[in-house]
Amino acid sequence: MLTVEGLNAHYGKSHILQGVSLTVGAGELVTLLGRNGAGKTTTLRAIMRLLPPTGGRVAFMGQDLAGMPTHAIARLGLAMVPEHRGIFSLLSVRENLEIAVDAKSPWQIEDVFGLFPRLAERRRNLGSRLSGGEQQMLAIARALVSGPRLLLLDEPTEGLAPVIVNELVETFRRIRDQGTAILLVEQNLAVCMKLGDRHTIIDLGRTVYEGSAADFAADEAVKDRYLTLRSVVT
Ligand SMILES: Nc1ncnc2c1ncn2[C@@H]1O[C@H](COP(=O)(O)OP(=O)(O)OP(=O)(O)O)[C@@H](O)[C@H]1O
Repeated sequence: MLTVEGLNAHYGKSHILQGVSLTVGAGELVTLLGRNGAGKTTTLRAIMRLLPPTGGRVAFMGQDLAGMPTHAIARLGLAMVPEHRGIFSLLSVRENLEIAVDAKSPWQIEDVFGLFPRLAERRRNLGSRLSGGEQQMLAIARALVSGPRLLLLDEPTEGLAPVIVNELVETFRRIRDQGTAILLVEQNLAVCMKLGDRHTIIDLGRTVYEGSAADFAADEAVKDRYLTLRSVVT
């Protein structure tokens, strides 16, 4: 459903993405891995055209996204949950969902309350009164009620307690199993390995690995090469 080929993107004169390629099939959960600064967030921003690409091709549901504004891409069924969650702090949990819900979405407000019981309990709380984990859940819930076919998640477990991370892992599995595909940017390798149907690694703005869950699990060399900390020589 999503095909990215040879994606290039710049911040000013800095050539950040220099050939990112990846695919996500219907109902798949694909991870996007790489060291800090490899270009993972930039890849998501370029797919959504929040940062218009300077080369390559992005197609979604067979449609080339070149030249399309971000809101039109969202209407095709792509929803991004950014790292800095962007929920409305002066609205309640329920109000945050009400302004995002699409009547045609398979995920309505009561459905996401079923998915995230913590949010159901706090439905009248203001966004500003939620913990980090609850804010992340609300951001994901808000994306779901907009009715996406594919969710782009940017480091959703970063900084969260292990018990919350485990809850999110279960939730991502349920979202995928109910038919919404996920492209997951994630630094937590254990989370990736529990969830990914396939894995993609980028390094210095280029795709350097794509493989199935089984191939990736067996390949220690690729994990050492691209995912461990690079030593800095001074
Ligand atoms: N707004 C910006 N202006 C200029 N350079 C930027 C901007 N945002 C990111 N960069 C640079 O682009 C490169 C890729 O950043 P990006 O955030 O995509 O990496 P990442 O793989 O998501 O890493 P992290 O895990 O640290 O978020 C980095 O060198 C970063 O410094």
